Amino acid sequence: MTSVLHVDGVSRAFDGRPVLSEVSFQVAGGRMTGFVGANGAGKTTTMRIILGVLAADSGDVLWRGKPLSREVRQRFGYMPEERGLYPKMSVMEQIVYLGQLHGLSRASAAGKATKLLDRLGLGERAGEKLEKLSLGNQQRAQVAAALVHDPEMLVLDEPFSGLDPLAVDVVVDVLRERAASGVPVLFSSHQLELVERLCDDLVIIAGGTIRAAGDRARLRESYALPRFQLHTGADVSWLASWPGVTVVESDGTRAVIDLADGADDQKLLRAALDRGAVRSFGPVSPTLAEIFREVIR
Ligand SMILES: Nc1ncnc2c1ncn2[C@@H]1O[C@H](COP(=O)(O)OP(=O)(O)OP(=O)(O)O)[C@@H](O)[C@H]1O
Repeated sequence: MTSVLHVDGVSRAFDGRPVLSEVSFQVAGGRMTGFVGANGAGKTTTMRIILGVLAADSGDVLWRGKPLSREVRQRFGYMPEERGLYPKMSVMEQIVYLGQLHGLSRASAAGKATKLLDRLGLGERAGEKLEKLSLGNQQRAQVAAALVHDPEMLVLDEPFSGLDPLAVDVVVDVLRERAASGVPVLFSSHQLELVERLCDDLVIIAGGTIRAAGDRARLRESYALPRFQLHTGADVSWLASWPGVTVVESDGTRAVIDLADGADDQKLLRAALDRGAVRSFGPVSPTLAEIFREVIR
Protein backbone atom coordinates (compact mmCIF):
# COMPACT_ATOMS: atom_id res chain seq x y z
CA MET A 1 0.00 0.00 0.00
CA THR A 2 1.27 3.47 -0.76
CA SER A 3 1.67 6.03 1.96
CA VAL A 4 -1.01 8.67 1.83
CA LEU A 5 -0.19 10.78 4.86
CA HIS A 6 3.34 12.11 5.22
CA VAL A 7 4.45 13.89 8.35
CA ASP A 8 7.54 15.61 7.06
CA GLY A 9 10.14 17.22 9.34
CA VAL A 10 7.62 18.62 11.81
CA SER A 11 9.01 20.60 14.76
CA ARG A 12 7.16 22.38 17.53
CA ALA A 13 8.23 24.12 20.73
CA PHE A 14 6.15 25.38 23.65
CA ASP A 15 7.52 28.44 25.46
CA GLY A 16 10.90 27.88 23.84
CA ARG A 17 11.03 24.21 24.87
CA PRO A 18 11.23 21.84 21.89
CA VAL A 19 8.54 19.17 22.10
CA LEU A 20 8.79 17.78 18.55
CA SER A 21 12.05 17.80 16.60
CA GLU A 22 12.01 17.03 12.89
CA VAL A 23 9.30 14.39 13.24
CA SER A 24 8.83 12.41 10.03
CA PHE A 25 6.81 9.27 9.36
CA GLN A 26 4.20 7.96 6.95
CA VAL A 27 0.82 6.35 7.24
CA ALA A 28 -0.26 4.01 4.45
CA GLY A 29 -3.77 3.40 3.15
CA GLY A 30 -5.35 0.20 4.36
CA ARG A 31 -2.91 -0.20 7.24
CA MET A 32 -3.20 0.22 10.97
CA THR A 33 -0.31 2.30 12.26
CA GLY A 34 0.36 2.18 15.99
CA PHE A 35 1.91 5.31 17.49
CA VAL A 36 3.70 4.55 20.73
CA GLY A 37 5.82 6.50 23.16
CA ALA A 38 6.13 7.24 26.85
CA ASN A 39 4.05 9.93 28.60
CA GLY A 40 4.98 13.33 27.22
CA ALA A 41 6.83 11.90 24.19
CA GLY A 42 4.83 14.03 21.77
CA LYS A 43 2.07 11.77 20.38
CA THR A 44 -0.87 14.06 21.13
CA THR A 45 1.03 17.12 19.88
CA THR A 46 1.80 15.30 16.61
CA MET A 47 -1.83 14.23 16.18
CA ARG A 48 -3.05 17.77 16.87
CA ILE A 49 -0.69 19.09 14.21
CA ILE A 50 -1.96 16.47 11.72
CA LEU A 51 -5.52 17.61 12.38
CA GLY A 52 -4.60 21.30 12.19
CA VAL A 53 -5.78 21.93 15.76
CA LEU A 54 -2.23 23.09 16.44
CA ALA A 55 0.30 24.63 14.05
CA ALA A 56 3.81 23.30 13.50
CA ASP A 57 6.71 25.73 13.84
CA SER A 58 8.26 24.09 10.79
CA GLY A 59 7.72 21.05 8.60
CA ASP A 60 4.68 19.86 6.67
CA VAL A 61 1.86 17.39 6.78
CA LEU A 62 1.12 16.12 3.29
CA TRP A 63 -1.94 14.24 2.03
CA ARG A 64 -1.32 12.41 -1.23
CA GLY A 65 1.72 14.65 -1.77
CA LYS A 66 -0.01 17.99 -1.14
CA PRO A 67 -0.21 20.14 2.00
CA LEU A 68 -3.31 19.25 3.99
CA SER A 69 -6.22 21.59 3.33
CA ARG A 70 -9.22 22.29 5.56
CA GLU A 71 -11.45 20.43 3.11
CA VAL A 72 -9.36 17.27 3.33
CA ARG A 73 -9.14 17.50 7.14
CA GLN A 74 -12.94 17.79 7.17
CA ARG A 75 -13.02 14.26 5.78
CA PHE A 76 -10.75 12.92 8.54
CA GLY A 77 -12.06 11.22 11.64
CA TYR A 78 -10.38 12.40 14.84
CA MET A 79 -10.68 11.16 18.38
CA PRO A 80 -8.96 13.84 20.46
CA GLU A 81 -7.31 13.12 23.79
CA GLU A 82 -9.61 15.58 25.53
CA ARG A 83 -12.61 13.74 23.98
CA GLY A 84 -15.23 16.43 23.52
CA LEU A 85 -18.76 15.10 23.37
CA TYR A 86 -21.38 17.07 25.30
CA PRO A 87 -22.34 15.40 28.60
CA LYS A 88 -25.89 16.81 28.61
CA MET A 89 -26.83 15.79 25.08
CA SER A 90 -28.14 12.37 24.06
CA VAL A 91 -25.60 10.06 22.45
CA MET A 92 -27.62 9.62 19.25
CA GLU A 93 -28.38 13.31 18.91
CA GLN A 94 -24.76 14.35 19.03
CA ILE A 95 -23.42 11.62 16.77
CA VAL A 96 -26.03 12.66 14.20
CA TYR A 97 -25.11 16.32 14.73
CA LEU A 98 -21.42 15.56 14.21
CA GLY A 99 -22.26 13.60 11.06
CA GLN A 100 -24.11 16.64 9.75
CA LEU A 101 -21.16 18.90 10.61
CA HIS A 102 -19.09 16.67 8.36
CA GLY A 103 -21.52 17.16 5.50
CA LEU A 104 -24.00 14.27 5.85
CA SER A 105 -27.76 14.82 5.51
CA ARG A 106 -29.71 14.33 8.73
CA ALA A 107 -31.27 11.09 7.45
CA SER A 108 -27.96 9.65 6.32
CA ALA A 109 -26.25 10.67 9.60
CA ALA A 110 -29.07 9.05 11.59
CA GLY A 111 -28.82 5.83 9.58
CA LYS A 112 -25.06 5.60 10.01
CA ALA A 113 -25.21 6.55 13.71
CA THR A 114 -27.81 3.85 14.42
CA LYS A 115 -25.74 1.16 12.72
CA LEU A 116 -22.51 2.25 14.38
CA LEU A 117 -23.99 2.51 17.89
CA ASP A 118 -25.57 -0.93 17.49
CA ARG A 119 -22.26 -2.33 16.35
CA LEU A 120 -20.48 -0.77 19.31
CA GLY A 121 -23.02 -2.26 21.71
CA LEU A 122 -24.64 1.08 22.53
CA GLY A 123 -27.89 0.63 20.58
CA GLU A 124 -30.08 0.50 23.67
CA ARG A 125 -28.35 3.46 25.31
CA ALA A 126 -28.46 5.70 22.24
CA GLY A 127 -31.24 7.90 23.62
CA GLU A 128 -29.51 8.57 26.95
CA LYS A 129 -27.48 11.60 27.88
CA LEU A 130 -23.76 10.93 27.57
CA GLU A 131 -23.16 11.72 31.25
CA LYS A 132 -25.46 8.85 32.27
CA LEU A 133 -23.14 6.33 30.60
CA SER A 134 -20.20 4.59 32.23
CA LEU A 135 -16.78 5.87 31.18
CA GLY A 136 -16.22 2.84 28.95
CA ASN A 137 -19.54 3.41 27.20
CA GLN A 138 -18.75 7.11 26.79
CA GLN A 139 -15.55 5.98 25.15
CA ARG A 140 -17.52 3.79 22.72
CA ALA A 141 -19.63 6.84 21.87
CA GLN A 142 -16.41 8.77 21.14
CA VAL A 143 -15.39 6.06 18.70
CA ALA A 144 -18.78 6.36 16.98
CA ALA A 145 -18.31 10.15 16.79
CA ALA A 146 -14.98 9.72 15.00
CA LEU A 147 -16.41 7.23 12.49
CA VAL A 148 -19.92 8.42 11.66
CA HIS A 149 -19.00 10.26 8.45
CA ASP A 150 -17.01 7.36 6.97
CA PRO A 151 -13.71 9.26 7.20
CA GLU A 152 -10.97 8.96 4.61
CA MET A 153 -8.33 8.86 7.36
CA LEU A 154 -8.58 8.05 11.06
CA VAL A 155 -6.45 9.68 13.74
CA LEU A 156 -7.28 8.26 17.15
CA ASP A 157 -5.65 9.36 20.39
CA GLU A 158 -5.80 6.44 22.84
CA PRO A 159 -9.01 4.90 21.45
CA PHE A 160 -8.73 1.85 23.73
CA SER A 161 -8.09 3.50 27.08
CA GLY A 162 -10.76 2.65 29.61
CA LEU A 163 -12.37 -0.09 27.50
CA ASP A 164 -13.02 -3.56 28.91
CA PRO A 165 -11.57 -6.49 26.90
CA LEU A 166 -14.85 -7.17 25.08
CA ALA A 167 -15.22 -3.53 24.08
CA VAL A 168 -11.59 -3.53 22.92
CA ASP A 169 -12.40 -6.47 20.63
CA VAL A 170 -15.43 -4.70 19.18
CA VAL A 171 -13.52 -1.47 18.54
CA VAL A 172 -10.60 -3.45 17.08
CA ASP A 173 -13.01 -5.19 14.66
CA VAL A 174 -14.59 -1.91 13.60
CA LEU A 175 -11.20 -0.27 13.00
CA ARG A 176 -9.86 -3.28 11.13
CA GLU A 177 -12.86 -3.15 8.81
CA ARG A 178 -12.19 0.49 8.06
CA ALA A 179 -8.54 -0.26 7.39
CA ALA A 180 -9.49 -3.22 5.18
CA SER A 181 -11.59 -0.85 3.06
CA GLY A 182 -8.44 1.21 2.41
CA VAL A 183 -8.60 3.83 5.16
CA PRO A 184 -5.26 4.71 6.81
CA VAL A 185 -5.61 4.42 10.58
CA LEU A 186 -3.17 6.10 12.98
CA PHE A 187 -3.78 5.36 16.65
CA SER A 188 -1.83 5.92 19.83
CA SER A 189 -1.85 3.52 22.73
CA HIS A 190 0.10 2.62 25.84
CA GLN A 191 -1.20 -0.96 25.66
CA LEU A 192 1.78 -2.44 23.85
CA GLU A 193 0.39 -5.97 23.67
CA LEU A 194 -2.68 -4.62 21.98
CA VAL A 195 -0.62 -2.52 19.57
CA GLU A 196 1.45 -5.59 18.77
CA ARG A 197 -1.68 -7.59 17.99
CA LEU A 198 -3.35 -4.86 16.01
CA CYS A 199 -0.95 -2.79 13.99
CA ASP A 200 0.68 -3.37 10.62
CA ASP A 201 3.09 -0.47 11.00
CA LEU A 202 4.67 1.11 14.03
CA VAL A 203 5.96 4.56 14.88
CA ILE A 204 7.96 4.87 18.09
CA ILE A 205 8.56 8.36 19.47
CA ALA A 206 10.67 9.42 22.46
CA GLY A 207 11.47 12.93 23.63
CA GLY A 208 9.93 14.42 20.50
CA THR A 209 12.02 12.44 18.00
CA ILE A 210 11.08 9.37 15.99
CA ARG A 211 13.21 6.44 17.10
CA ALA A 212 11.84 3.74 14.83
CA ALA A 213 9.13 3.54 12.18
CA GLY A 214 7.93 1.04 9.62
CA ASP A 215 6.53 -2.41 9.10
CA ARG A 216 5.99 -4.10 12.47
CA ALA A 217 7.25 -7.54 11.43
CA ARG A 218 10.35 -6.03 9.82
CA LEU A 219 11.08 -3.95 12.92
CA ARG A 220 10.80 -7.09 15.02
CA GLU A 221 13.28 -8.85 12.78
CA SER A 222 15.73 -5.97 12.84
CA TYR A 223 15.70 -5.91 16.63
CA ALA A 224 15.88 -9.68 16.95
CA LEU A 225 18.45 -10.91 19.44
CA PRO A 226 20.22 -14.25 19.00
CA ARG A 227 17.75 -15.53 21.61
CA PHE A 228 16.43 -19.07 21.84
CA GLN A 229 14.06 -21.02 24.04
CA LEU A 230 14.83 -24.61 24.98
CA HIS A 231 12.28 -26.87 26.65
CA THR A 232 13.47 -30.31 27.59
CA GLY A 233 12.39 -33.27 29.66
CA ALA A 234 15.46 -32.95 31.87
CA ASP A 235 17.36 -30.42 33.94
CA VAL A 236 18.92 -27.60 31.87
CA SER A 237 21.38 -26.22 34.42
CA TRP A 238 24.27 -27.47 32.22
CA LEU A 239 23.48 -24.56 29.85
CA ALA A 240 25.04 -22.06 32.26
CA SER A 241 28.52 -23.43 31.59
CA TRP A 242 28.06 -24.09 27.85
CA PRO A 243 30.46 -21.92 25.79
CA GLY A 244 28.76 -18.88 24.21
CA VAL A 245 25.53 -19.22 26.19
CA THR A 246 24.08 -16.57 28.48
CA VAL A 247 21.05 -17.80 30.39
CA VAL A 248 18.36 -15.09 30.45
CA GLU A 249 15.88 -17.10 32.50
CA SER A 250 15.52 -20.69 33.52
CA ASP A 251 13.06 -22.78 35.50
CA GLY A 252 14.38 -26.33 35.74
CA THR A 253 13.58 -27.92 32.40
CA ARG A 254 13.05 -24.75 30.37
CA ALA A 255 15.45 -21.91 29.58
CA VAL A 256 15.67 -18.74 27.53
CA ILE A 257 19.23 -18.12 26.39
CA ASP A 258 21.25 -15.69 24.31
CA LEU A 259 23.87 -17.17 22.00
CA ALA A 260 27.15 -15.33 21.45
CA ASP A 261 28.25 -14.53 17.89
CA GLY A 262 29.47 -17.67 16.23
CA ALA A 263 27.93 -20.08 18.75
CA ASP A 264 26.25 -22.97 16.93
CA ASP A 265 22.56 -23.40 17.83
CA GLN A 266 22.42 -26.83 16.16
CA LYS A 267 25.35 -28.07 18.22
CA LEU A 268 23.55 -26.87 21.31
CA LEU A 269 20.39 -28.71 20.24
CA ARG A 270 22.38 -31.94 19.78
CA ALA A 271 23.90 -31.46 23.24
CA ALA A 272 20.39 -31.11 24.67
CA LEU A 273 19.22 -34.26 22.85
CA ASP A 274 22.19 -36.17 24.28
CA ARG A 275 20.84 -35.32 27.73
CA GLY A 276 17.25 -36.39 27.14
CA ALA A 277 14.05 -35.47 25.31
CA VAL A 278 13.75 -32.03 23.73
CA ARG A 279 10.16 -30.75 23.72
CA SER A 280 10.92 -27.59 21.76
CA PHE A 281 13.82 -25.45 20.63
CA GLY A 282 13.64 -22.30 18.56
CA PRO A 283 14.36 -18.59 18.23
CA VAL A 284 12.41 -16.10 20.31
CA SER A 285 11.36 -12.82 18.66
CA PRO A 286 11.48 -9.70 20.80
CA THR A 287 8.13 -8.37 21.98
CA LEU A 288 7.09 -4.83 21.17
CA ALA A 289 7.67 -3.95 24.83
CA GLU A 290 11.27 -5.15 24.52
CA ILE A 291 11.83 -3.27 21.25
CA PHE A 292 10.28 -0.19 22.80
CA ARG A 293 12.62 -0.28 25.78
CA GLU A 294 15.57 -0.83 23.46
CA VAL A 295 14.83 2.02 21.04
CA ILE A 296 13.89 4.69 23.61
CA ARG A 297 17.04 4.15 25.65
N1 LIG B 1 -0.23 23.53 25.06
C1 LIG B 1 0.93 23.17 25.63
N2 LIG B 1 1.69 24.05 26.31
C2 LIG B 1 2.87 23.71 26.86
N3 LIG B 1 3.38 22.44 26.81
C3 LIG B 1 2.66 21.52 26.17
C4 LIG B 1 1.40 21.81 25.55
N4 LIG B 1 0.93 20.68 24.97
C5 LIG B 1 1.84 19.71 25.21
N5 LIG B 1 2.87 20.20 25.93
C6 LIG B 1 4.08 19.45 26.36
O1 LIG B 1 4.57 18.76 25.24
C7 LIG B 1 5.10 17.48 25.62
C8 LIG B 1 4.46 16.40 24.77
O2 LIG B 1 3.11 16.25 25.15
P1 LIG B 1 2.09 15.29 24.41
O3 LIG B 1 0.76 15.48 25.06
O4 LIG B 1 2.20 15.50 22.95
O5 LIG B 1 2.70 13.87 24.79
P2 LIG B 1 2.05 12.42 24.62
O6 LIG B 1 3.07 11.57 23.97
O7 LIG B 1 0.72 12.49 23.97
O8 LIG B 1 1.90 11.98 26.15
P3 LIG B 1 0.80 11.06 26.90
O9 LIG B 1 1.15 9.66 26.55
O10 LIG B 1 1.08 11.37 28.32
O11 LIG B 1 -0.54 11.49 26.44
C9 LIG B 1 4.83 17.34 27.11
O12 LIG B 1 6.01 17.67 27.81
C10 LIG B 1 3.75 18.37 27.37
O13 LIG B 1 3.83 18.84 28.67
